[in-house]
Amino acid sequence: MVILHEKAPGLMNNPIPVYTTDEIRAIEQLAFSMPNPPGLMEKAGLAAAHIAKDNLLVDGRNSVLVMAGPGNNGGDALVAARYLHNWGFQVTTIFTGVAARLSPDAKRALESWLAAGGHLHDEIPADVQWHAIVDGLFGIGLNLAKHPFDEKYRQLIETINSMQLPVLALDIPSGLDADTGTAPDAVIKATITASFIGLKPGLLMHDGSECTGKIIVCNLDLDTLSLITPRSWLLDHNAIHYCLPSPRPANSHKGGFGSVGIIGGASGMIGAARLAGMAALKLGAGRVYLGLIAEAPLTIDPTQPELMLRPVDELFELDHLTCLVVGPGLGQEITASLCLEKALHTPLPLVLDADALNLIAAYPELATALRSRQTPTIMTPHAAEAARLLHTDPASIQRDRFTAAERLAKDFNCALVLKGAGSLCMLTNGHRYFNTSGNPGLSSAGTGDVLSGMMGAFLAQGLSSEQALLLAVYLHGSAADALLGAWHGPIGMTASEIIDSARCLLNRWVYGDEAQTRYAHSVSVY
Ligand SMILES: NC(=O)C1=CN([C@@H]2O[C@H](COP(=O)(O)OP(=O)(O)OC[C@H]3O[C@@H](n4cnc5c(N)ncnc54)[C@H](O)[C@@H]3O)[C@@H](O)[C@H]2O)[C@@H](O)CC1
Ligand SMILES: [K+]
Repeated sequence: MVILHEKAPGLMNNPIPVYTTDEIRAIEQLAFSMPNPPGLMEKAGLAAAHIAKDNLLVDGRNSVLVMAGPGNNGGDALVAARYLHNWGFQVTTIFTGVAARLSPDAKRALESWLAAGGHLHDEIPADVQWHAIVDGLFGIGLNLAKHPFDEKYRQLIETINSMQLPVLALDIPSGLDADTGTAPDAVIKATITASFIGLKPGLLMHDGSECTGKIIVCNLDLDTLSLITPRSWLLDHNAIHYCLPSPRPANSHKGGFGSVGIIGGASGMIGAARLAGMAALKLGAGRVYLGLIAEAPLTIDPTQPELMLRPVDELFELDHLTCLVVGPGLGQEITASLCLEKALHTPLPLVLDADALNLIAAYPELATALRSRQTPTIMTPHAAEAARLLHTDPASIQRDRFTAAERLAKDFNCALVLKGAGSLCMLTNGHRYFNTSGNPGLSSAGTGDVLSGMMGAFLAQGLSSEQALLLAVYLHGSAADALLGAWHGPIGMTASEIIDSARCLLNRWVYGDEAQTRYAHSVSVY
């Protein structure tokens, strides 16, 4: 969950930016070169002290353990310690750095702490109890690739976690990589993370989703949007406003909402194509055709007769399709790759999922056809599919999801979602969106087919490929969250339920409370 600090100007109702470590450093340099440079460390420490006081040190809880590390994250912690001490809290401060090696700001913070009557400990005292912990060990300067944690830090972090106290992490939970969200070694499990200046990618994906707790953005009174142009954004309700389809005109017909063609459903995998088809139908496509690869396929779907079932060759003869979704249950037989090749050569917008991605990874000529497409394509790989496309292994993709998504978009000339905890959407203009919705209920068979069908529905209704991608990803996760909220998951959540939940949410988002009244005929005789 992400919460804005109350001082964030101009961000409410607008997409919230996310900054890489390099971008945060650039903002910091620009701030320092201002005529009256703001005291960022002082502001960060004060904001953190307020957050601790208002959220963790309540109802008579008055003692806090502050962990101050060797860099500026430690400096923030020392400032927070001073404010909390001055406000009357009992503060025990552990400092793991070397005073002589601190930056000027952090040195000032340390001297001010000592001048305020504070003490520094080398280790956590054994016989003292606290109500809360402030984690200022490491922030965005942590470099685990170069220096793995030594035993001292590993043990400190494990001790803090084992104390089972509420933890406020400063900037980022110590042990987490700010850019990749990986935590290869010990990592603080925070209750709240106060993210300074802006959100970092690592808080929103991979291991980050497990260890940040509630995130509070403290912008330190900087109007970051005026300093640099962000390329990354949070995919939340603010971001999808401009993606929603318009309310339907009263005088409408099915031709106005497009026709989706779904190519897949090889023998034994017809269910995948059906799920994609039902998602396309129930998220608003005017017509949905399933082009089934299976020999002697069904001619009608008795439980969803609105779906129009065709042998796959006949699908390509239809002249009124608005878009194609290729992949759900496609398989990797020769017919599948011939159909994919045909689809890649059509001028229709495409969604490529599952085996369509595996075939592209396996056959260079398909990859070449994809790269040279002139109309938009969306890909929906998970880590294993992304690894095949980039000829690497899934662990490497997970280690740096950001770079993997960027490479896929560039290499294949596509917009895409790299699925997983904190799905990452990459647009062809280089902008990235970090999804905030979804839960482990989505880790079940068929949910990917539903996602690609939803994208087809939105393309058919005239959304751009970027809008269709972002809306589908956020809505898909939100639908799962709504099911979880009603105890229909995460255990046992099914893909079909996600479709119905998504339909309900989409109508609420588009119409608010006025869907029923909007189309009611109101006639009276005077
Ligand atoms: N950039 C900014 O604009 C601001 C930064 N601030 C704080 O400063 C932090 C960044 O400060 P720093 O760049 O000093 O970085 P950190 O304080 O995150 O860490 C750097 C220190 O950790 C050590 N270190 C790195 N990897 C290690 C490892 N694996 N094992 C042991 N030691 C390791 C380094 O030698 C260095 O001493 C931010 O996260 C934030 O908390 C705030 O004061 C507000 C403003
Ligand atoms: K920290």
